[in-house]
Amino acid sequence: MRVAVLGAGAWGTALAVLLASKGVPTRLWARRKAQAEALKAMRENRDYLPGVALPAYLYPTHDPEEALEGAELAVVAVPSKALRETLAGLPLAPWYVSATKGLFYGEEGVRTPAEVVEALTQRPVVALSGPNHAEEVARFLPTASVAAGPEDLARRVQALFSGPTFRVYTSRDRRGVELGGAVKNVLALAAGMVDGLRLGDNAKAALLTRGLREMVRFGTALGGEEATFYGLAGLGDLLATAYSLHSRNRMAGESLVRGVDREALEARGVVEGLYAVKAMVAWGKAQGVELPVAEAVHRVAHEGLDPLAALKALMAREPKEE
Ligand SMILES: NC(=O)C1=CN([C@@H]2O[C@H](COP(=O)(O)OP(=O)(O)OC[C@H]3O[C@@H](n4cnc5c(N)ncnc54)[C@H](O)[C@@H]3O)[C@@H](O)[C@H]2O)C=CC1
Ligand SMILES: O=C(CO)COP(=O)(O)O
Repeated sequence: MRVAVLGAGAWGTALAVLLASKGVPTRLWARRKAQAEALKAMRENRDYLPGVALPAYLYPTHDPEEALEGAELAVVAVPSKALRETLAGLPLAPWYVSATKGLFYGEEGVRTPAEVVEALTQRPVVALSGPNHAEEVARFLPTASVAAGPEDLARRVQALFSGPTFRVYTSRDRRGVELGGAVKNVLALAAGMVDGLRLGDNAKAALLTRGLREMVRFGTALGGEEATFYGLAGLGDLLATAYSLHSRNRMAGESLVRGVDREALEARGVVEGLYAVKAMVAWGKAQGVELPVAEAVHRVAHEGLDPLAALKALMAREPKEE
């Protein structure tokens, strides 16, 4: 059985390393030819995942036909903003695993990455999400993740990715799993702002706890199951990201309050929360649902509001019962 991994950033590379280290022949598709050649020559992804050796079963390629030839499934690990464009340019696989964490909002309402992959390919899709920093997964530090989707395929994903350091649970709540993964990025931006302003541990815990409630409110309104948000793909990933030294979202929040300009925020890698927060806030406005933490992040990240003013506004909200 052969697997194609689409996207040679940090996460695509880490997942390809995980599979190839288990002896699964894995083709890692890179968008840029020069990147595929560098991976082949150095057997390392120096730009996105430095210090991790690529196992022998991992074959990098820039050629779409070669990447997907004979693949039983394709793992999609490109940034959400590149999802449509990437899939439009590639041959189809029999089925897909979506490892992208993001959120879309348009005429059809809120859409998750797996839903977009499904609509574009008309093939079955399993979402894989959890507290999984690429830097740690690729170094075989232990973690767990959730494979959510059609039961038979979710079990296939469980068997395919599980190993001594990567424990995979299955779930039928794909929407909930993906909404958790998208919202935690928005909350990690907020956590980074609290870190950058040096507001302390109490402030961060209070913000994240209220943020988790917001994740549950938003996610259940969109059809996710409440228990999913208290699981690995919700709370689990929120903890991993909001307290992490690796997280690009948390670091972007910290950089924003230090005045780093918007362009430079994604220098270390994609910051999905900057896009997901737009979808969340647009949905909240259209539905008349209050999402105070997401709205505050949106004001700071996209409307130029001073972070302390955003915090004051959060603290001055009408008193209420927990
Ligand atoms: N890095 C991590 O630890 C994890 C990341 N994810 C998710 O995986 C997705 C990808 O993230 P990373 O691999 O970390 O990103 P990254 O920033 O490390 O790499 C992005 C990759 O996408 C490519 N890319 C950028 N713009 C593109 C475009 N317009 N068209 C095609 N390709 C483009 C880049 O060349 C690069 O290979 C995101 O949705 C992220 O939230 C999920 C779990 C863990
Ligand atoms: O999703 C992730 C860990 O589970 C990666 O988080 P960042 O994108 O913030 O680095």
